[in-house]
Amino acid sequence: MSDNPSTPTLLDFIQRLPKAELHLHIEGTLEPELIFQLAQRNGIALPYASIDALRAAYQFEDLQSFLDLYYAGASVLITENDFYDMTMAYMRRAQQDGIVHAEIMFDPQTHTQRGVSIQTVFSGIARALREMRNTAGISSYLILSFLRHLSEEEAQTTLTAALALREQYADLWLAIGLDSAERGNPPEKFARVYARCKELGFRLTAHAGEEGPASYVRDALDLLQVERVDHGVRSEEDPALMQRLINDAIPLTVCPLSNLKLCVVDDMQQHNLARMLQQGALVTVNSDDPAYFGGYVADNYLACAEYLNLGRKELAELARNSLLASFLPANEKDHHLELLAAMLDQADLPDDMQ
Ligand code: HPA
Ligand SMILES: [Zn+2]
Repeated sequence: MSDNPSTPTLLDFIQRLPKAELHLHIEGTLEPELIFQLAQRNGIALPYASIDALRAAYQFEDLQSFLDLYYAGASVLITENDFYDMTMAYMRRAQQDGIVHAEIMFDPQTHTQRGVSIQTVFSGIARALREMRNTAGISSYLILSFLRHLSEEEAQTTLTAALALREQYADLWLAIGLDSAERGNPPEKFARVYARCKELGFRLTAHAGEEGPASYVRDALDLLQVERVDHGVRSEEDPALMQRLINDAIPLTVCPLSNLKLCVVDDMQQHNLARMLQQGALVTVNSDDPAYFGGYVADNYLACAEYLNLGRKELAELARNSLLASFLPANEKDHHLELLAAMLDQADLPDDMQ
């Protein structure tokens, strides 16, 4: 990418677009350097000789081959400070990319299963998010995500434990998600958990249609009552479903570099993001697990520009979609949308903005 002389300018334009990141697993932001640092701090032996050796292992053939390394990487997180350091590193990086608001998924079960308390997890992540809100003006929400390869009962137990902390983290924790191995773990497995969460007033999202079929997207909408779908790229396989997503303006939080790394698409040119955008779907661009997939949010926008021929107009539309698809209240959305419009007014717009 650095061979292209226009890249710095386009990257600068992308980074200056006020935008939200809506699909980001905080455990997926642990860079190999930080994994090694935390392992050393906590006296944990890693099965890799060096940072480079760990990074070299990031060659995935599907979602499960990634998840195995992702859970192993997360095992270095022990103390409140570890969760704080990880979250601060991500937020500083997001600031560089022009993120004005982040909706961040975290997987408590990944940690409670190892004996780390749910309070430690919440506390470290929240301390960093509040600090960045106060010092950098970047807002954020937390999406507590259940691991779908575990049982419904384990999700219910996790929810009950988290609810004891709800008041303490009411400024951040307002949504529920569902992640991990999709195939064989359909939405219906968590219908009762989601019904309970809806009753409790949480905003709802779930991964669907990443590796799983389009029917999982439909079931996430009908059985889980989600407002937003994480990934959802396989929705196109069912034209009636696609039309419903467009008509009802249901956001898809798409992660192009993730899809490439996990072989959901064979190459970037074949990604359906641009096609869905042109059809009128409310698609957004996000980084998923940036430390593992080779790029943060601006890298994902840049890949779309480069391989899907998106111009500045479309990139701005994606940024606008990210604000519209966020769980922010209307007045805060409007504020960011006005700043986006002002930035576009001032930008030295090339022909493709006409
Ligand atoms: O891309 C993903 N899909 C499912 N589960 C995940 N957990 C972290 N990243 C992912
Ligand atoms: Zn994800």
